[in-house]
Amino acid sequence: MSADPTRPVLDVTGLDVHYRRRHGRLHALRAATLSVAPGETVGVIGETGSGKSTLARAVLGLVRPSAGRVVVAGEDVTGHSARRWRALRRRGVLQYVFQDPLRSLDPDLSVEESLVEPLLIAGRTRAEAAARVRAQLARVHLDAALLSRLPGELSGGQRQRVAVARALVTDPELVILDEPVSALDSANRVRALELLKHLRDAGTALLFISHDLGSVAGVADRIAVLYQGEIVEVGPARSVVNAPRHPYTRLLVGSAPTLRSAAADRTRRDALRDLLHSAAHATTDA
Ligand SMILES: Nc1ncnc2c1ncn2[C@@H]1O[C@H](COP(=O)(O)OP(=O)(O)OP(=O)(O)O)[C@@H](O)[C@H]1O
Repeated sequence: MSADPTRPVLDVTGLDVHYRRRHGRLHALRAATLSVAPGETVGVIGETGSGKSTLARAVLGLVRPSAGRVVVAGEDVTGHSARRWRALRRRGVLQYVFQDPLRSLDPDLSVEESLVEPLLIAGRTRAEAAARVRAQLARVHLDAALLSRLPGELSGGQRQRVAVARALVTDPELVILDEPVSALDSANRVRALELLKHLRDAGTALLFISHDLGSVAGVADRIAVLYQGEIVEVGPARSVVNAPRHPYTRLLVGSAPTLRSAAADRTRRDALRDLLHSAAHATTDA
């Protein structure tokens, strides 16, 4: 697939998401603006409840934004019907991997069937699809002996690889990964991160969502920081880690001691927390 190198593969502008709740509405995403260039890896970090999954779901058309625009590979997908989304997915432009690979894999399909399916949906013949799957295995370091297994017969790390392989088999321009490493033990996490680097090097644009700055910092070209539904900082990964501007980013960096040798001490962290607390009170919706 030949992407226009000057056009963002994902362009999100002023995206707002509200959830209806029993008592009022929750403003879960506030005027989020973010773009991903072809081949670029953008990390989105934020603590639990900050709106990371909401952003991914809004981009994928799984929740309807109340304002803003999402453009995928030049196509304005905001407000697309389920039918138009299916057509977009069929073109294989974007794929996604969710937190729990068991949820993104059909438990009744073998690994091979899971990998072949997106290709059949994209219009390949069964023979073409089977050949393509075999060729793709090495790319994600999967052993061909696993092809006949069901997801329940794989380890967590192997399942994660299958989920990633499935997302990649159609050569998408963009892959959205929501906490792809959170369920893994540390050895498998390292392998999964290597895999992401490998993908990035192969030219796939990635939107990599995680609560773990450490995981994101090693893979992302740029990092966006979500705090209470708002993107409070976006910048090159190196600047965000070495010279964080927003107090929340400073708190995150200070809480990830492996990132910097001089981690913020407890007093500084407490001071940042106080600052954030007062900022949050100043911006809370009426
Ligand atoms: N379907 C929903 N209905 C109502 N509120 C929701 C819904 N989904 C999420 N929320 C709320 O919206 C806010 C953002 O949730 P979201 O799942 O996007 O956060 P997150 O950053 O992905 O968190 P985590 O890291 O825990 O997955 C949270 O306060 C959450 O409780």
